[in-house]
Amino acid sequence: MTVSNGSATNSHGQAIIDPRVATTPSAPERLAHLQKEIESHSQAYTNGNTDARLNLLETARSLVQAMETPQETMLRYCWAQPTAFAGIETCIDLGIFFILAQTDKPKTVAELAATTGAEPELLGRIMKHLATMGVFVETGMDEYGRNGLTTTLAIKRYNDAWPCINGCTLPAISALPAWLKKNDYRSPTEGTDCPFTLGFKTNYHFFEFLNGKNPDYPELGAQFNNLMSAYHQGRPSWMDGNFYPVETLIEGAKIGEEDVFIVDVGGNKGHDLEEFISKWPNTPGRLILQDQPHVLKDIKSLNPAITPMVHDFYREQPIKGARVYFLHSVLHDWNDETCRKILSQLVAAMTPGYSKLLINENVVPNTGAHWQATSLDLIMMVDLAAKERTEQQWHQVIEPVGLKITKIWTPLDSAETKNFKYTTPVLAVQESKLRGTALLTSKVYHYLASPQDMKTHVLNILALREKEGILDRPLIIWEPAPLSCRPENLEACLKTAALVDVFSPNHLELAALFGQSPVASDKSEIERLGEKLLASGVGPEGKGAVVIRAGENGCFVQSRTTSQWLPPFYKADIRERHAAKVVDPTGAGNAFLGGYAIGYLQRKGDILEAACYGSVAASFALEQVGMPEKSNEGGEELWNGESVVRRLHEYRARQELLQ
Ligand SMILES: C[S@@+](CC[C@H](N)C(=O)[O-])C[C@H]1O[C@@H](n2cnc3c(N)ncnc32)[C@H](O)[C@@H]1O
Repeated sequence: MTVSNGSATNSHGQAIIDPRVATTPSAPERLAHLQKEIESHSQAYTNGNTDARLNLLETARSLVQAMETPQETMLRYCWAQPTAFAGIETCIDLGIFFILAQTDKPKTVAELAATTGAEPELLGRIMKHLATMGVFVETGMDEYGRNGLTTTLAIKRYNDAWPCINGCTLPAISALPAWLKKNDYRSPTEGTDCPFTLGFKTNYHFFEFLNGKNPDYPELGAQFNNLMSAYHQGRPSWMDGNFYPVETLIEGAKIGEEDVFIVDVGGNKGHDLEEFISKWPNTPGRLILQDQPHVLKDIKSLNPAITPMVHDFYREQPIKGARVYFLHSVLHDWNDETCRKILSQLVAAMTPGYSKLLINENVVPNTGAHWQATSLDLIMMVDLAAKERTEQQWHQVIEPVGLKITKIWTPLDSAETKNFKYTTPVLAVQESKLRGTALLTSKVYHYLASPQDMKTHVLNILALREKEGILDRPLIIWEPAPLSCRPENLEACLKTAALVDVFSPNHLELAALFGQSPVASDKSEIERLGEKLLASGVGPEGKGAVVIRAGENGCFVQSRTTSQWLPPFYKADIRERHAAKVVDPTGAGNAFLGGYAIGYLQRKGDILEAACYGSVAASFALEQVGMPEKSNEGGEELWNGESVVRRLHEYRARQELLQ
């Protein structure tokens, strides 16, 4: 008999299932590999690598899946999770989270029961289960304290998710198998005939149900709006200027008082426009918020720069020729045909060559999708007969109305769209590993580290080299670990900066270090903060440089003797023409600093020349996902088939001061 994952073939060649499979771990052979990955992601996280947290979580989940037996998995899905959902909602109703969030002191079930009026035994049973699921901390017999989740569940915006999902989604999810069986396993396409209508025994569309057509549950709409807002918390925002070039919209905009800059179509209560105006306060033109009357009526306060306007997006768009029409999480609510109706109204209002349509939605990758995107896709299916879309599906829905997708911008650290993964375990940075290798004689070292770790690295590498008789000082480039860029680390950063030759935060890290909001694409503010760093002394005898990498704005290079902005190779105007060339910013910062190091050595310590090399190296890194392709033609070094030296000449020729 041969056995693989519990599927066996007997001596007659017939397939049989070995029942022992259900009570043995699912994939124990993966244990050693996953353990190593967890260790390296943990180390990277401790060193301040922000990507590492998500990688660590995913690997830890893979470890559970590998080591759990299928029987345990069955119990987790069928018993533990549904009951925890109901238990959490009950504790929300009773106000248990709110009580525990007030104090560090744990409370007994008897105390909580006395305050809430619940039967002590009943409450004790529910809390005992929730503690096993990480919702409370069990501090003794029938005694519980809080953790971060407990406290978060005291916040209305978050705890509204439970009654809301129970009130408009769970019965629809439960009805999915029956609906599909009845409909020959075809995707639902109409919001008025889908698992939602079956599960809730209603003829109303989800949105009608949500907004008043279900008189038994008047708070549902408000809870849904809170859930939407909680969903957006902590997610990367296109307005932060580090993944979408907002300034290119502003630069080309008409600035007359009546001109409209942005129309947020289906913008709900205006949270996106509020965020926009707070991050880009100098935006010219008007900001228009469009939604249904019952939604706008609920708005308690709105920035005066925003004009609310009742508008049904199936009808003619009244605002013509705005710079931007914005749709956020609107199209995923509708089937393709309805999306095209909504889009057609916008196309008719847009001024060709001037108006832009910004669509803020998930793009589900073809492989390696995240569970947040796949589960939302199924929620869209059951509640609205709609979907989360892949890139190909976005093309199919958008292009028939005469629009063209010019580019898809992807934040680097969003769970749904995240497709960056370490393909090998992350190595710990230990100078001792360089002992006896040629790398100990290197002319440059580039580190990503917190100020505390960086200090140790500098002392270690210099001591080790000295011990081996290597006495000349290497160029030491320090990129501060993003998580360590906090005001409480400013002093440590300044001290460590004195030990390195180049201190290179990006503009967001710079702002975070000084406790400012990360909106700064303001060049003068970057210069001011850079000046502060330099003034405190960078490098031995203060002779070092500060190089601030500022994404679309290029970089700001500063030392005691010089200071200058250098644009990126793909500047906004060039990028328009070369839109297809800028594909993925992953690794551009590293490529920049690698290029900087080579330029510094080849150009005898000229930091402006070094930054030119850096800008050109980064431009190649931007052109694809992954590394540029290196080749050789007649002795000339080519990257992505293009001469590196020629591009460097082209770039330098553009900088008048360096010609
Ligand atoms: C999923 S919410 C997205 C809201 C907001 N854009 C966001 O991202 O948070 C969809 C929005 O579309 C609005 N909506 C639905 N039907 C509409 C219609 N016919 N005309 C205008 N807005 C509509 C809803 O009221 C709701 O605010």
